[in-house]
Amino acid sequence: MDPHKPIISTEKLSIGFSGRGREAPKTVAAGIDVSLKSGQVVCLLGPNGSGKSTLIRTLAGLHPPLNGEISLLGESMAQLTNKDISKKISTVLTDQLTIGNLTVRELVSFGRSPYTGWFGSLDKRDTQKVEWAIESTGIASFVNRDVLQLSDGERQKVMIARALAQDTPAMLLDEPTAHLDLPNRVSIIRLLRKLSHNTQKAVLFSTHELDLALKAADHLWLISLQGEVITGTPEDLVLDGTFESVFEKDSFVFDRATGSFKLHEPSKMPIYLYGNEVGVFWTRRALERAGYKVKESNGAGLEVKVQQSDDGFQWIVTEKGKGHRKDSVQHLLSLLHDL
Ligand SMILES: Nc1ncnc2c1ncn2[C@@H]1O[C@H](COP(=O)(O)OP(=O)(O)OP(=O)(O)O)[C@@H](O)[C@H]1O
Repeated sequence: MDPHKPIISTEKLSIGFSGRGREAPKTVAAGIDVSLKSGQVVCLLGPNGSGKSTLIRTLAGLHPPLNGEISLLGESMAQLTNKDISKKISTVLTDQLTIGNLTVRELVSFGRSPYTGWFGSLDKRDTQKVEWAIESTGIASFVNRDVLQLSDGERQKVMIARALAQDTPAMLLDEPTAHLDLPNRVSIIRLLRKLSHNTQKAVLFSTHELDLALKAADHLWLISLQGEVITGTPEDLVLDGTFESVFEKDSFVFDRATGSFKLHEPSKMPIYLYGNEVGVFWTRRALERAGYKVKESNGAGLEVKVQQSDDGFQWIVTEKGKGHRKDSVQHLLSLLHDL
C-alpha cells in the first residue's frame, strides 16, 4: 500500500485562459491527471511558456480551471472557500511584492492569517510558528527591515518563510530558488525536503534548474509545449528519454551518462581519460569545452591519466607509445592542441 496519501489530485484537468473581451481563449495544457502526495517533493519542469505558473496558480485555487476536477484532501476544490483552501495550501508565487510600510516579521506573520484573520492577534502557537519559519529560512538578521528594502534573494526567503508560517499540508512554490545564490538554493531545497519528509507535507515547486530538480525531487511533473503533463520518478523519465524530449532543442544535448546538458558538441579526436576521480571530473569539463570527445574505455588513440601527489595534480598523456607529463589543465590543453 502506498503510504503517501493524495493531498491535491486532478482528473481530466484543463488549464488556460477563457479569454476576456476580444482575447481568444487559450488552452495551455489538457487531460492532466496528477496527484500531489503527502511526504513527497515534486518538481514541475518545462520550457518557457509551457504552463508551469498557470498550473501552480490553478492548483492553488487562484486561477479557474478551464475544465476537469481538482480535489483537495478528497473534497472538490470548487466547493471550498478561499479560507478553507488557505488552511491547506500555501503558495510562493513570482509576483513582485509592492506593499511597503511593513516589516519582514509582520509579513511572515501574515502567514497565520487563515487562522487569526488579517488583523487578528497571534497566540503563543502562532508566534512559535512565525519564529520557527524565520529561523528555518535564515532571515532572523533582517526581520525588522521594511519589506521594500530587501534584495530579490532576501525577499524570496521571506516569502518562503510566510508560506512556512502558514503550516499547510501542501506547499506550492513557483521558482522558489530563482533569485538565490548556490548556498541559499541548496539550503532552501534541503529545508523543503526535510519538511516534506519529517512532517509529511506535500511540496510542489517549479524550477528551470534541471540538475537541481533531478537531484532533489522524489517525483517529476514534466509539462511540454504541446500541453501534456507527464509524471514519474526522475531516473525513469531520464532513462526512457521523456526528459530530453520535453527540453529538446537543436543545439542542446542531454547526456544521460552524466545527467547534465552538454553545451558543446564534440568535434575533435576521442580521448581515453582515467585516474584520480576529482581530477578526471574537472579535466573532462575542460576537454569537452575544448571540443574533445571523452571516453571512459580504452581504445581511443590518445590517453590521459590524471594523478595526484604531494605536488598537486599531474596529467600523463600517452600518444603512439610516447608519454608527456603536464602539471596543469592549461598545459594539457596546449599540448593536445599541438599534437
Ligand atoms: N493572461 C494570459 N492570457 C492568455 N495567455 C496567457 C496569459 N498569461 C500567460 N499566458 C500564456 O500561457 C502560457 C503559459 O504561461 P506560464 O506563465 O504558465 O508558463 P511558464 O511555464 O510558467 O513560463 P516561464 O518558464 O517562462 O515562467 C504561455 O504561452 C503564456 O504566454
